[in-house]
Amino acid sequence: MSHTEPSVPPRIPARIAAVIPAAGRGLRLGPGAPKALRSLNGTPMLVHAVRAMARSRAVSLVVVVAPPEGAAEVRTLLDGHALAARGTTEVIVVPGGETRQESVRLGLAALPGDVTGVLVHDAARPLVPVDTVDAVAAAVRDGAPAVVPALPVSDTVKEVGPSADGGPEPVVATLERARLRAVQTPQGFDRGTLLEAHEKVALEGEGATDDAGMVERLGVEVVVVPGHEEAFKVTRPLDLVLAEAVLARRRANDGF
Ligand SMILES: Nc1ccn([C@@H]2O[C@H](COP(=O)(O)OP(=O)(O)OP(=O)(O)O)[C@@H](O)[C@H]2O)c(=O)n1
Ligand SMILES: C[C@](O)(CO)[C@H](O)COP(=O)(O)O
Repeated sequence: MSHTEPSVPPRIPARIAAVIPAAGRGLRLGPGAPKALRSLNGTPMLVHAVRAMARSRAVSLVVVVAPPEGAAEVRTLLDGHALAARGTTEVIVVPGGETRQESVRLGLAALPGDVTGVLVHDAARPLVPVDTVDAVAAAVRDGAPAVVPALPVSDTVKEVGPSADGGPEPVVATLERARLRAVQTPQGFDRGTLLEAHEKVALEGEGATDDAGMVERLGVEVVVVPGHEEAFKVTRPLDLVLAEAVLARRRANDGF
């Protein structure tokens, strides 16, 4: 009788793509071009963000979600810059939507069938270090359905209620700071989990402020890896000053 080995299913390597929502207007930054297209030390913020993803060996595809009327302009802009030192990262550009949630959904729709893991990364966090990207990707590869990089908060955070008659808002509660985390991007997901969240979770108004929050609503566990202070979000004018200072420090220390 011939002996046959027990069949072991072939291990399918995870293919991880990054989706970069970059379709916001940047209203809190003040008047000017859409935020992702504004310069940091002469290079558009979006280019910094794409490079930050492409620097990770785990990421082989980047989907950029451009302002709805600006996809062709963004394609031209990206074609004019060196994006990946290794030259192996494919970059796709698609038009975005009215809210961040809608833009991410449109980015997910552009993913090819063989992608198994997704990192969602704000164009507005252009300086995230590669170690943070790698840590999130590694947790996804190790089987976590949802991963967020996060930092402890330094301020005391209070919940407030509505003001009576337009007066000052009353404090309702002081949250226990030791248990709070400020969450950054890239947030990493098993593709099926993130798609399910975007199919099932509908939020009114501005939509979900992050993708992990939508996955939480499915009842799926989200785990935390250490974030990084340089992964801060460029939101207000002072953040531009800080971002340029970080770039100047990197150039002095590392030459890039
Ligand atoms: N309709 C939208 C709104 C936001 N974003 C993206 O989501 C990320 C985080 O959003 P935020 O920092 O709030 O950017 P803006 O919406 O541009 O800023 P603001 O709220 O100040 O207008 C950004 O990379 C932004 O481009 C998006 O792709 N589509
Ligand atoms: C996704 C995010 O960066 C996590 O902190 C954040 O929630 C985005 O918020 P925004 O108001 O769209 O900038």
